[in-house]
Amino acid sequence: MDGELFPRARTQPAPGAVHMPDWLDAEGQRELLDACRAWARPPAGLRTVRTPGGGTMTARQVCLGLHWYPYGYARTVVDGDGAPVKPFPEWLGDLGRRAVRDTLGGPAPAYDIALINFYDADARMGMHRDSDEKSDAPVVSLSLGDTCVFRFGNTETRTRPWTDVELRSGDLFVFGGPARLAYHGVPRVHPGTAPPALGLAGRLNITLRVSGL
Ligand SMILES: O=C(O)CCC(=O)C(=O)O
Ligand SMILES: [Fe+2]
Repeated sequence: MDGELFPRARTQPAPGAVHMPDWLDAEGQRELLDACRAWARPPAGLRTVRTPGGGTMTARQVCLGLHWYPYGYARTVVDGDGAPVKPFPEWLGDLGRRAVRDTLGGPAPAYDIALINFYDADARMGMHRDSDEKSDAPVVSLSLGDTCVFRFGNTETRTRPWTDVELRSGDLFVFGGPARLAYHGVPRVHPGTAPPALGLAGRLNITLRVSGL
């Protein structure tokens, strides 16, 4: 990033989990942001997710390919406007495969689901596992806009040990293999830290998954 004395290094917070800083360049970030803006529009656009306990998630969400709701997948927005979920574009699958090739390697996954989360300054995501899929293909996570603290834990409990990783605009995080079902969450977003040229206030996270459904 501008002003950094040394480039941030690639790290492996756990076996099977890789953080690759600055994976998307400025143009790649802008293209992905433009796509997110289109996906966020109704029908089947950005929505507030209600949990079965009566709460709401603070990060708002839009899905592609299959619609995720707590806790399963559907072809329509069953907990929203009822519209068919937007299609998962082929180019996004290509991006996911490139991400896996550049991090973990191994077989090229056939990504068919994206969850796009939008975080304003007060949004968070509690510790959880991505466990509604029937595939052990790696999850690919891309970040745009504001920097956040991404907490990557263990497969056994929501609690420590965990590693806090700073995810900035353009960063890639991939978790597969022994880390595929690790608990993770976003305890904090740092408002006003997005690259000014991107023109996004807040944070977007795009996660790609294979449904196996
Ligand atoms: O926003 C993030 O970085 C994580 C999102 C996430 O864990 C999810 O959508 O399941
Ligand atoms: Fe997740």
